[in-house]
Amino acid sequence: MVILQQGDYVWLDLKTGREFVVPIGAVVKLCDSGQIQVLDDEGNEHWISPQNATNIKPMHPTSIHGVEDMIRLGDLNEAGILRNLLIRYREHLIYTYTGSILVAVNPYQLLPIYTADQIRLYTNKKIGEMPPHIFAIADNCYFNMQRNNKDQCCIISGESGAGKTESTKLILQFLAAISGQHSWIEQQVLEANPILEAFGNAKTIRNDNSSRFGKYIDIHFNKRGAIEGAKIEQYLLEKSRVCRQSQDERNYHVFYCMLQGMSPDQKKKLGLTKATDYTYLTFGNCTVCDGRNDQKEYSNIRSAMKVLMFTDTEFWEISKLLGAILHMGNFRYEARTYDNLDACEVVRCPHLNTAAILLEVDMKDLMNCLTSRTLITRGETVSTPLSMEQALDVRDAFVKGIYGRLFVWIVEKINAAIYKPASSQPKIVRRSIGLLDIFGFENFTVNSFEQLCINFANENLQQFFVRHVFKLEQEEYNLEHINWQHIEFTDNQDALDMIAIKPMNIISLIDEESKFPKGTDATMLYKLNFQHKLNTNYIPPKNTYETQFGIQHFAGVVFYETRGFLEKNRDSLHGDIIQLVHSSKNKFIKQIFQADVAMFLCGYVPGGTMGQPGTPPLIKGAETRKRSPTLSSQFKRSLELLMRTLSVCQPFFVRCIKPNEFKKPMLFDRELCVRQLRYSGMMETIRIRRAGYPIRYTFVEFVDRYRVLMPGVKPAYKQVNSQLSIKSYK
Ligand SMILES: Nc1ncnc2c1ncn2[C@@H]1O[C@H](COP(=O)(O)OP(=O)(O)OP(=O)(O)O)[C@@H](O)[C@H]1O
Repeated sequence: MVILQQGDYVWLDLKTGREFVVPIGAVVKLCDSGQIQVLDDEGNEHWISPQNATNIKPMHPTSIHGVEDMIRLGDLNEAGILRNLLIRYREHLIYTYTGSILVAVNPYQLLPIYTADQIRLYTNKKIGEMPPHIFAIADNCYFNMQRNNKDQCCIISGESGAGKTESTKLILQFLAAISGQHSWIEQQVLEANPILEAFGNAKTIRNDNSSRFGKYIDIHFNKRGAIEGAKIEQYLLEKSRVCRQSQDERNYHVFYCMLQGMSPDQKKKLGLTKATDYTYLTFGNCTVCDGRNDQKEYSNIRSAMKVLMFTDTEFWEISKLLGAILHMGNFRYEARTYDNLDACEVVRCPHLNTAAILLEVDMKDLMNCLTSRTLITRGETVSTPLSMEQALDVRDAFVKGIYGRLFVWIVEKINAAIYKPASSQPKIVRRSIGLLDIFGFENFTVNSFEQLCINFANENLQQFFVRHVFKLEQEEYNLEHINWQHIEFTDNQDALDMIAIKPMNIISLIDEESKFPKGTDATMLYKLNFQHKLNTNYIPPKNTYETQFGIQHFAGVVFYETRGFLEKNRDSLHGDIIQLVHSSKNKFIKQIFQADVAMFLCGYVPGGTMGQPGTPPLIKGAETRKRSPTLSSQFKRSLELLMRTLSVCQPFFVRCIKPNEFKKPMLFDRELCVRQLRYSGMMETIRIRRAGYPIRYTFVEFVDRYRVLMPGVKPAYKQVNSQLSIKSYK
């Protein structure tokens, strides 16, 4: 039995059935009457009698006021970690360490902690010398890079809205400030962000400025430590958003900015009016975003593009394509029947005319390729009509194709301005710091192919984290014969093997089925089940009617709905569309579709493989022809490259935590936070960091720092070899 005394802080669980239940980690305090005071999430007091509580345990002193580094926590359990983050959060202390890993809880308010003074305070300090801060991580990246002459990377992870992009920007801001040249190239690197955000970010229900793509920014420094360039890698833009948005969400910012910011004359040239007039901009019933000024943002985008050397002509060409997309979204279709076949027509209207003008294609050709498909069977060319549903799909695929390629082109254009390939001269050294801001683990009510790719990326990052924090650490202790108790940790290697590494892995099966002309989502699921049903990380459908399978990820089980998988993976446009682009007089659209047109001309399989289930292969000998790479194979390849890059860097980890779903300051939802801590492996990290040695000095650093404590060790200026001197002292 615990004897409680006045003023003690204790842990307790409330018995259920009371009017409120205190979740794990509540703050409790014993008071005069014998009642226990409980503070809820909003800081309101409640009083309960000890009979209504269970598991009453005294709190460790470190849990009462909190610690800057969770390794020092006495109550090393979820409740302890959670309380530590909570009490710090209430004091606006959003950053906490776990060794050198930074946990950042989104404050959802501007805190005065990012000033020039703060930058100065954090410059050239060891981790732990100053309170935890994102600047401390940036500073350590920078000085490690210079001191150890080794590339660094910073992996910033977390759910949508947790604060990854803001953290990335803060690190960039710090690096730009301390590397100190304020050069043109540095400004260019900083100005890349507003452009990427305009084209790749959107308002979602989770985040008003959600990045709908992943990015890796590699910042290059010269020998003197000044920024001399950067390279941006982008991953998996969410293209479907261009055509559809959920309730209360928007399309990409750039569309709304353009309609607000363009002059009436420019808008007239593109035949554009206001956002509410466009189907593609109004699916979410929301064309404005609180706290954003689209008009002002437009001029920021304009000036950022100037800094990054986009010419006026290029800017106008981009605007024309964006305009064409909006017009295409407003096309109306009417159903028809030809020869007993479902068919449709695009209704003639100004949108059709303007879209054709902007795309610089013949209006009839545009109409035809959106309503019919050319098939080549046994050497003969036949045109078959598309049903209204199919025609809408073809139009949307074209629009997504344009936007996706436009985004890739924009990133390439930015890189052309900021990326200077490393010199081949051995004497010219270049070092880099890479910042990875990538989508966190996703588990929605319905998960599709995109979620599989995103979660696959997260499995890779988790394995990288596990390797770094657990495996390598334990190996190092073994190597140095340090006496220590092995710690069990959750290794996700098996899941990763099943998803993408071992033969017949899930990604390769999906890919194979996508290339197989008769492959359907159902045949794909059958093969997945056949291959993996006995794997403990695979959850097969319960019966033959079910169309989803599950994967036990490190962060929990996710069920994937397979309908539409293959089509999404093929990500191809049918030949008529490519032909239309080829016929266009618009050099810009031809440029962004260059690879597709080239492949088409040398005979790749057009969307034929996307035919309806059961339709025969559309091109004779299709299997011998070239194919455009599937989405998963491209993504897998870019992930492999990324992991290779990361593996040669010294890594830092920033774990961003979203404290509530309402984007509100000072609101800490314990359940939400504990879930994020759990799947980020934070508990195990703390255990291993604590059982291990969180602070490491090299021999020289150690002697430098502690020589005064050892009588007989010579002062530094007389010292030739510190290791020798310590040994001789021993
Ligand atoms: N350090 C911070 N200080 C103040 N506000 C912040 C901070 N970090 C995040 N925010 C707020 O939270 C919002 C969401 O953050 P951010 O866009 O960085 O999330 P994210 O993790 O990148 O999300 P997504 O994956 O959707 O892109 C920001 O727009 C900002 O309002």
